Amino acid sequence: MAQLNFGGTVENVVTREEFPLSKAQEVLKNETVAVIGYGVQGPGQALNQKDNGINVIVGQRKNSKSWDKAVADGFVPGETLFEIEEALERGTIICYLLSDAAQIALWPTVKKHLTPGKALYFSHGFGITFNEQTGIIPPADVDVFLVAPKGSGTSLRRMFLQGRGLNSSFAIFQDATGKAQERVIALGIAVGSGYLFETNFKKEVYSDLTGERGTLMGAIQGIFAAQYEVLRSKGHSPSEAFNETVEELTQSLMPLVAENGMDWMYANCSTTAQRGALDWWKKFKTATQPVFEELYNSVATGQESQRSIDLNSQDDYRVKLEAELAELRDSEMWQAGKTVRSLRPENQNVD
Ligand SMILES: NC(=O)C1=CN([C@@H]2O[C@H](COP(=O)(O)OP(=O)(O)OC[C@H]3O[C@@H](n4cnc5c(N)ncnc54)[C@H](O)[C@@H]3O)[C@@H](O)[C@H]2O)C=CC1
Ligand SMILES: CC(=O)[C@](C)(O)C(=O)O
Ligand SMILES: [Mg+2]
Ligand SMILES: [Mg+2]
Repeated sequence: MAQLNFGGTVENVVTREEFPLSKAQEVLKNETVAVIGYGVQGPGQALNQKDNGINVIVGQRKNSKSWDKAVADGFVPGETLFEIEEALERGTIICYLLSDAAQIALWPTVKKHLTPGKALYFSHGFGITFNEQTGIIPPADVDVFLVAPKGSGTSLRRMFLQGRGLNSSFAIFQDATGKAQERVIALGIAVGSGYLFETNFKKEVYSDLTGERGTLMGAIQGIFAAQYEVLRSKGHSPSEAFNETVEELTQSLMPLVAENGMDWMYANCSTTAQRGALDWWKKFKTATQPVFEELYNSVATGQESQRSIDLNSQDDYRVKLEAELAELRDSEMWQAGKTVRSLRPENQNVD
């Protein structure tokens, strides 16, 4: 493993140079990788592995949209696509990619098929870390590890097709065969990771739940909504408020941050903007830090996982979820965004 310096701290990292695809194929050549669940991560990971020459099968409930999607994606019923139990039976490595709440209900079935020497693979530390809530306690004679792509399964697939790679973390919870390390890294490369950084199950789930509730998804929407509402209340038009809150960020400024960091983005803006941003960022930090403390605490005490299990296990959770998503979609800000997106030249049919 390469040792790399991340801002002063040296960490273990696996690169594709050090662990090329050919090595992953060699490690996995006698394995059948069974991807259980074909929602968001399932397709990304299964298709990337398929294209990477890994012996991968999919386990999914028949008569479901996801089953039809797997067929449309090229998985063949009876050959590479099976009912969940049959895939569990056939797989030597079980990639458990049902939603975290659904993993609880299916666990007794999965456990039955975890015969000695098999491996149980997750893309989240959730089920194992919060095992008092999930009941997921694997037998001692199987390997248990995770590869957690740091982004949507949709991006994992798209970036793979573009010849890029989403980075993932990896962790080993249990090494029963002595081969857990090479198995998990081979899988990480096979699913299309750009590189892999080391963590453990608990750290993966604590940071992931914090990140998605925080800056990646929850906090960002909150900050957008707050600024948009202030601009609107002061008489700015929806298009102006949306452009100054969201569009400029996603289209112009964040790509610069992604490319070369925050200071470089600042350096490419006016001195007026730089002065203001440098004056104000610490105030925003001070204002939000207590909320992030509260959030991390809610994750660490198991409140967030319990809430997610409780709400996502209800029969009508999809209906309720759709109503909450529609509330966002139908808000003035995101409706204004719809029009703004339609006006991007690349979205217009003009010569
Ligand atoms: N969505 C993403 O891009 C990411 C997900 N993860 C992790 O990957 C894992 C899978 O997540 P997603 O792909 O988002 O899952 P998902 O919510 O898309 O669901 C996956 C599959 O579970 C099936 N399913 C749901 N309930 C079921 C049940 N009771 N019995 C049988 N099948 C059932 C659905 O048909 C679907 O095909 C989770 O551990 C998640 O935390 C990690 C990184 C990103
Ligand atoms: C995409 C991702 O990594 C998330 C936000 O953590 C998730 O979908 O759970
Ligand atoms: Mg994540
Ligand atoms: Mg997550």
